[in-house]
Amino acid sequence: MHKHRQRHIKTHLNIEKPAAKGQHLLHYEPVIHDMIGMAGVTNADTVLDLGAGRGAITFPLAKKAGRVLAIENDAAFAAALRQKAVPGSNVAVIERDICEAYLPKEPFHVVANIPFFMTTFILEKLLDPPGSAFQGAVLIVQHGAAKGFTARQIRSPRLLKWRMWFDFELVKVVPRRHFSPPPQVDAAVLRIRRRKTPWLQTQHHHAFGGLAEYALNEPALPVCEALAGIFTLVQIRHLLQHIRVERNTPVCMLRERDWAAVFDTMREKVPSYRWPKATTKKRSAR
Ligand SMILES: C[S@@+](CC[C@H](N)C(=O)[O-])C[C@H]1O[C@@H](n2cnc3c(N)ncnc32)[C@H](O)[C@@H]1O
Repeated sequence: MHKHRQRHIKTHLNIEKPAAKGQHLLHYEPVIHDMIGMAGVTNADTVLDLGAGRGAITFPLAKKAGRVLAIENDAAFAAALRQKAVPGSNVAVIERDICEAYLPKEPFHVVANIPFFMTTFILEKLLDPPGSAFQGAVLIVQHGAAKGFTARQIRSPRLLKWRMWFDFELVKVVPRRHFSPPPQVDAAVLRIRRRKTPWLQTQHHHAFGGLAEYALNEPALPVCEALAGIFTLVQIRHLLQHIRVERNTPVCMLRERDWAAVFDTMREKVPSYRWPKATTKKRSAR
């Protein structure tokens, strides 16, 4: 191939190659305004923009919120943010890795187009433990991830824990063409709201984590088998009658309210030394 043509293709590929550090900048303003509207923030609220980029969300958000903390670890983007955030404005630019950023102690919200590869890490940071000051989020995540978080079947112990305290809603798909450069898959707006009435009290989150890990070890297992190591056969029969679930139903089909009943039954009928212990460690972002 001609050298010039080779060089041209290389340059072109560089422009189009998948963005480093998940840098898919959102350039479709209606989505940004929808997200801010959905978050329902007021001038009394502190809001985090995690992975603020050049501020596509940060600055429209600052018009509604009391204070915006824009967290970004790319030095060039952080410099651009600082330039736009005039002194005295309600935007604080924090040039730091999200992994190392401290979350506010006072109630806060999140509105962000997060780096996709950090989605689980970020959710864990925000939602676990459930008693933190986090109030709710409107996030752009991969469409596939949003479908998983909102699925009828709950196959992951981590997701089950989150859903006992927070509601997840896939609000709408965001086509990849709305980003620059476009990601390889479509994205979606995911809304997370703290439940007014959680299915469990916050103090039980660790003990519930043990139950979730144990019972969802094989998500397709019939519920009577998945719970067999914790309860007696008679206890399981009563429990399933109470929650009106057939014994052969896959355990991943239990709903949040069923899990609350399973946990309450465990607390009432099973001595605590026999409760399954949680093993999950906090995951690292990479
Ligand atoms: C999907 S882009 C969103 C940018 C901007 N919010 C927008 O919508 O245009 C994700 C941003 O997260 C930043 N980022 C990636 N990893 C990060 C990390 N570990 N800590 C802080 N920011 C990070 C990237 O530099 C990028 O600006």
